[in-house]
Amino acid sequence: MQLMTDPEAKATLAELGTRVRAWRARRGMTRKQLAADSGLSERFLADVEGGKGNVSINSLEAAARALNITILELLQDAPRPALARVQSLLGRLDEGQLDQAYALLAASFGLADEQGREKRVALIGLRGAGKSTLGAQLAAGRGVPFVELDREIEREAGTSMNEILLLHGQAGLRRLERRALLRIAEDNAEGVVMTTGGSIVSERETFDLLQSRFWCVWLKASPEEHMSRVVAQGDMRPFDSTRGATSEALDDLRRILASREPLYARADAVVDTAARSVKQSFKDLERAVPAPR
Ligand SMILES: Nc1ncnc2c1ncn2[C@@H]1O[C@H](COP(=O)(O)OP(=O)(O)OP(=O)(O)O)[C@@H](O)[C@H]1O
Ligand SMILES: O=C(O)C1=C[C@@H](O)[C@@H](O)[C@H](O)C1
Ligand SMILES: [Mg+2]
Repeated sequence: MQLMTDPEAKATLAELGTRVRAWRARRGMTRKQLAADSGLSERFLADVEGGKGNVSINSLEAAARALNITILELLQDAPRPALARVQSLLGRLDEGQLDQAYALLAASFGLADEQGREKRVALIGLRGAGKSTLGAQLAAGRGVPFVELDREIEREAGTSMNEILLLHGQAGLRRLERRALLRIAEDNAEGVVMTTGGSIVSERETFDLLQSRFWCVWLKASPEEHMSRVVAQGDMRPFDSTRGATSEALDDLRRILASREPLYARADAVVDTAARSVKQSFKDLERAVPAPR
């Protein structure tokens, strides 16, 4: 087979490149980080993402492993057809029916919410959403502890987030993250407000665990606001830029936001902070969470 002249083969490589790029965006990893974690070169990854790399199974496996997914997840169109069928059915229900369906499914399959979940609030969203700012205020208002998950992970690991990524990669970070969030839920039966790292939603197992123990609120803003708030804090992670708010950095932010939006949208409530003051958003957040009892 003449791989690179066959239009179908080209389309396949382009599709594969798009998937690698989307997974990298979902994880919030730069190409440099993926290269370091997978042992592949940045240049090779750029070719793969551009649909130009005639990638071997072994390299694909290395990339998948560094993204903490299986090679099949990277390749399959609809990894869980049965799930897609249920989702399409649920998609035809209105909001009220969806609440009913949720309760029915949870009761039928013994998946009822962990007791006390509504006392534990987790704030999710991209950098600059206001998780720390509004989270601290909410915790003070409810008289419960305020916890930043990333800081707890660092404390438990005895080192910084950068070091954790360097030493253990994304997969290691996610393991530490699951352990820390279980511990925080256990330690705070009477209530807590917790912030999370922007990429927590990118691994299904972790996000499921988070949602089983915490009432999740997605704090969102416009891409431009996320960018200006992040720039004001002088730290561009995880956006691809060393030079501040370039148009490339904004494109990268948009891509990360777009790839995560359907995941963030699984939260129990959404608070849009776009064009709102901190004071207004705090009121919106208080209204969005279950009243403390
Ligand atoms: N309506 C708003 N709600 C929340 N924060 C706002 C709002 N408008 C402006 N801001 C500003 O945006 C910044 C949000 O930063 P903050 O550190 O709270 O975000 P974060 O979600 O914790 O980000 P990170 O993921 O980097 O920890 C603050 O400087 C805050 O004053
Ligand atoms: O959105 C992200 O991918 C990240 C956000 C930060 O909170 C950090 O957790 C890290 O830089 C990754
Ligand atoms: Mg924060």
